[in-house]
Amino acid sequence: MASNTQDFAIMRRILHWRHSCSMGEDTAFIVNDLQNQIGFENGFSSKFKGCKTTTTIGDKTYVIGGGNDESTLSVEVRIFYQATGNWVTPIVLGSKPNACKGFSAISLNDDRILIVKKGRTPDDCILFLEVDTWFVREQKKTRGTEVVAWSKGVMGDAEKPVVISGPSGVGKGTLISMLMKEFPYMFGFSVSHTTRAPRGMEKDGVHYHFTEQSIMDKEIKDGKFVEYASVHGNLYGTSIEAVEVVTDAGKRCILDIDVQGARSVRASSLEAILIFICPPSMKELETRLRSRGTETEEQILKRLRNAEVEMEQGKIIRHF
Ligand SMILES: Nc1ncnc2c1ncn2[C@@H]1O[C@H](COP(=O)(O)OP(=O)(O)OP(=O)(O)O)[C@@H](O)[C@H]1O
Ligand SMILES: Nc1nc2c(ncn2[C@@H]2O[C@H](COP(=O)(O)O)[C@@H](O)[C@H]2O)c(=O)[nH]1
Repeated sequence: MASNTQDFAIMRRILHWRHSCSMGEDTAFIVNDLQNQIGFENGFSSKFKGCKTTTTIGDKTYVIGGGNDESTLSVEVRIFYQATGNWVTPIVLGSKPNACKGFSAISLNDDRILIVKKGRTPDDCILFLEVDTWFVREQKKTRGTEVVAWSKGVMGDAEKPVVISGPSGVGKGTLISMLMKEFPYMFGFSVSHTTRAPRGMEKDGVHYHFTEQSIMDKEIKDGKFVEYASVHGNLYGTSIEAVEVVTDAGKRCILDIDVQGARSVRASSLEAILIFICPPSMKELETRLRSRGTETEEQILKRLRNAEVEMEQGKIIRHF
């Protein structure tokens, strides 16, 4: 956690962090180690046959590849239930991987399968097939069927996204504006979707994508969001596209999201750095919220009540 007076200095320090979070480094290590020391095709727990891999997690075997062209990675995924002997073709979400000549697969944490393409370069993204992450479990519940999702991790020189979280009015938006102003070529803001009404100066597509509940519900169901949460009575969410727009521009993505959203990001394959901003005191938080003058009295009181809970959640060190 960071106090508000330290935040900007901390964010400046982030600029000098490279490969500092454990997950990306571990994954890069695994890939390098297996490729360099054990050998590409036979070092993994999966069985490799032509361009088809089989990876068993619990009582399910995930068969990846094996499309029409046996020499390239095809995006086909099938699941074999060992208990019943049945085959299922799951709904496959996320950006499909490009074809490549050869690949291997290994189970990570029993919730995703790491795909290692033959001939990858150090700056290539890591490719995962998520099979039991929070996102996939939510999708399975919503759709009532098997779901898997392709997602990208980072390794090499890729930059991890930064999540800025904290109670409403603490100054997250102010800090992010300062950061973007000082380092415009380095950071890009992930423009969230929300069902709340725009404030006076807010522009659609810049501050938020302002949308309607029914449209957003459908897009969530279609798997278009990395995370979403009901916050202070409105729905907010980060679309996969919002993050990709920033990373495709070669910038480090900054997300301004609430604590529930931060928790979802922590559980996802988005290998983000999570920062929680604390107010100097609850009284100062109230002063800032009131001084902004954008909420009604009722909304201010609701945000302050929620702030008490968020401050407690922010203390959970494994999230931030
Ligand atoms: N360090 C600070 N000291 C005093 N006032 C501040 C500070 N940082 C921000 N403020 C003021 O506090 C108010 C709330 O800031 P801001 O809108 O950035 O908060 P926020 O955390 O993004 O809120 P929300 O989550 O509701 O979007 C603004 O009026 C801003 O000018
Ligand atoms: N889980 C998410 N929370 C989000 C997202 N975008 C913004 N937020 C959070 O909502 C509250 C309120 O924001 P406001 O603009 O209405 O004051 C604040 O805590 C934001 O961090 C999102 O995409 N997902």
